[in-house]
Amino acid sequence: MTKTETPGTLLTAMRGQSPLVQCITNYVAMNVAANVLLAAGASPAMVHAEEEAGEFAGFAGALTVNIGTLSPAWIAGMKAAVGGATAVHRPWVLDPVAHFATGFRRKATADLLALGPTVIRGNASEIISLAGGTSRARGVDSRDPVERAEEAARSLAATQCCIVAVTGATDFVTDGERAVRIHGGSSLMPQVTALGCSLTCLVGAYAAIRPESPFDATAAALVHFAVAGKRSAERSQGPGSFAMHFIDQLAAVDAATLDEEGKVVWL
Ligand SMILES: Nc1ncnc2c1ncn2[C@@H]1O[C@H](COP(=O)(O)OP(=O)(O)OP(=O)(O)O)[C@@H](O)[C@H]1O
Ligand SMILES: Cc1ncsc1CCO
Ligand SMILES: [Mg+2]
Repeated sequence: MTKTETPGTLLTAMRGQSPLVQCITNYVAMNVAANVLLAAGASPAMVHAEEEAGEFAGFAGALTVNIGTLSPAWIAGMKAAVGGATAVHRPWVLDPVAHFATGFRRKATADLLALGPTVIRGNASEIISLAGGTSRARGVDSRDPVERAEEAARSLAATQCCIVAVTGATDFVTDGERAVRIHGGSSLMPQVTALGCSLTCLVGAYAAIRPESPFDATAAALVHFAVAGKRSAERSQGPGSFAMHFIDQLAAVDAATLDEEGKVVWL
C-alpha cells in the first residue's frame, strides 16, 4: 500500500465503481457472500454453468472461484470462467476450501492452480498444505495458527507468482517478498459459516478496481473485514447477532474509519 492508496482510498474507489464480481462459490456461501458484497459496495453475480461462465467472465470486473461444494459440472464451469477472465486480463481469486480432504479436491485444485490465479485466499490449514506441508485440519475449518502458515504463504506466492492471503486471528498477505499482517476482526467470525468464502469474493471486488495492484487490493479487502468485524463484535451477543451486525458494519464503515481503525503492520 502506498500513502495515497490506503485501504480507505481503495474502499472509496471500490464503492464508486461498484464492480461486477463473478462469484463461483459454494452452496453454503452463495447467499452470505452476495449480501457481503452488496453491503460492502460491490455488485455480485453467482454465475457458474459451463455454458455461460466463460462469456460472463469476459465482462465481469473480476472472478472468484471457491471449491467448497464441488462437483464435475462446477469444475467445468470454473475452468470456462477462468479461461474467459484470463482472455480479457481480468484478475481471479482462488479459495481452495479443504483442498487436502479428498483426491477429487486435490486434483481440481491442482488443475486450477495451473491456470494461474491472481490471488489465493485460504485459512492457515489450507495454505500450509497447498505449499506442501502437513496441516492438522480434516475439513473446512482451520486447525492451525496463521503464524505456522506464513512461510508456506511466502513460498507459495513465490512459486505461483501470485498474492497469497492467509486468514485467521491475525491475517497475513504476501507476494513472496513483501508481507503485511492485518490485526482486528473477532473470534466470532469463524463461528459464522462462509465468512472466509465471502471475503474471497470481496478480494475479487477490490482486485477488480486495482487489477495492477492485487497486493494492495487484497490487503484493503482484509482491512475492510477486520474493521467491520471488530466493530460488529462490540455490538453483538453471539454468532447470530454478529452475522447481522457484520453486514451493517461492512456498509457503515467509510474511508476515514478504515484508515483510522485498520491495523496493518509491514514485516
Ligand atoms: N480468531 C479470530 N479473530 C479475529 N478474526 C478472525 C478469527 N478467525 C477468523 N477471523 C477472520 O474471519 C474472516 C474469515 O477467515 P477464516 O480464516 O475464518 O476463513 P475460512 O476458514 O476460510 O472461513 P469459511 O471457510 O468458513 O468461509 C477473516 O476476516 C479473518 O480475519
Ligand atoms: C460448511 C461448508 N462446507 C462446504 S463449503 C462450507 C462453507 C465454509 O467453507
Ligand atoms: Mg474457507
